[in-house]
Amino acid sequence: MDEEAPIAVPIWHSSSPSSPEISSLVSIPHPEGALKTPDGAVISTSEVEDAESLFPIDGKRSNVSDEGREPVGITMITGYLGAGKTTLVNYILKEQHGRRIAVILNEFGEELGIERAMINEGAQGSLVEEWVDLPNGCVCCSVKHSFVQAIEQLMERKDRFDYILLETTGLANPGPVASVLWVDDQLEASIRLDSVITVVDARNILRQLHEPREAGSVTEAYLQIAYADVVILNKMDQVKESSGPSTVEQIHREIKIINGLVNIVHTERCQVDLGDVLERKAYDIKHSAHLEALLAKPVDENVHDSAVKTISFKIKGPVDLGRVNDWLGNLLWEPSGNMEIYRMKGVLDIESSDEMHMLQAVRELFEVLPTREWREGDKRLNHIVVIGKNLRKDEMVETFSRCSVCPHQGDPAVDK
Ligand SMILES: Nc1nc2c(ncn2[C@@H]2O[C@H](COP(=O)(O)OP(=O)(O)OP(=O)(O)O)[C@@H](O)[C@H]2O)c(=O)[nH]1
Repeated sequence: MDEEAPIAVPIWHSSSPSSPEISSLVSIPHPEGALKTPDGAVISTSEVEDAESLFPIDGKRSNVSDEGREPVGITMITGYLGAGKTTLVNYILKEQHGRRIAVILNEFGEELGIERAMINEGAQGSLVEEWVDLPNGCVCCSVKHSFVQAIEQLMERKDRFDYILLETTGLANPGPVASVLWVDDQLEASIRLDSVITVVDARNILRQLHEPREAGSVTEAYLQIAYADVVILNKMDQVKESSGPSTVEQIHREIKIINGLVNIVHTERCQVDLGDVLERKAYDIKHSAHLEALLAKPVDENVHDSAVKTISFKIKGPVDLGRVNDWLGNLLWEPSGNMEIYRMKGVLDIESSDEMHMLQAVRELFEVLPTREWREGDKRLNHIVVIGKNLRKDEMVETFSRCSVCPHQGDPAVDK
């Protein structure tokens, strides 16, 4: 990958007419809390200035400060080559969503002309083209710094849009980019990661998942599903024609084994309900109902041959917050053996707190924050879902149990 040669990445603004949706955007104050980094530093919301030096992310992140304005939501669109990412972007831009949307495309040089033409064609004349220069390469590996710069440049014109779509190249691993964007949210910068949307080609996904791979490695298809909040199962017309319901069931099953928390939406030509892709608030700590609904779904763990999968466990009894933080640090920064954790979500019963706590982790970053008061009738327990590779559930349950303040209640997996 050539990091030197610059390419121009088009940014598009869709100027849709105003609608009540714009004025109904709600400003959500950042809750008190902290974000932990792999070097053990804890960043509170008051330490924004120091944050840049704390993050060991390739290509320094930059703090895109904002003058008290609500952070702009960013939906990250990923997916295998040809799955339908551009089709989805075009569809969103054309719909009457009532938002002005800026689009960042990250593609390799020779494909750029094609991307431009396609977007122009579908935009009904409401798009304005602007350019941000990025070094040639994929945002997930070589140009993260430039990617953040592109966001900064974009934010200089933030009065011209309300929302950002980031379409990543078909080869991208969404994890590193998602963590950069998520961190910005935690620092009350001017953007917040809303959700990761993965477009999947229904006709080809099983073959992509079963492609031979080097021992111990995982393909992009797995990673893109593992990090997704929503999977758009696109090209359903082609599946209906060629295979039938059992194929669709198998696709669902395989996606859910990889990512037991993901919502799957069926589409033809990516014609989604916009609520499925915009303003999902998948990383919003105050959006606890959404998380609780996700956690209520059973996870299929009866599979042993999937390199990437989801596991889930529940443990009763309050746990000590400090010990939980240490547990997370050990798990994410020094995982034992060949374990790799991509995403974690959960609710926690923290000792001496009347509030349910929510756990979120993206790669090596995590946060545990209060979300709402426990209510009468709630099952107070710790429920954790982990998405990753070579996961060792028994070990996780055993080590988490040591966070319990009451050893008998925290016995391993009272309720798995
Ligand atoms: N039959 C069918 N074709 C589709 C559907 N959605 C998209 N396509 C076509 O699939 C092709 C690839 O779609 P794109 O939107 O360019 O896919 P992409 O993921 O952006 O592709 P890359 O940028 O190359 O990774 C185009 O020819 C689309 O018209 C669908 O639901 N059904």
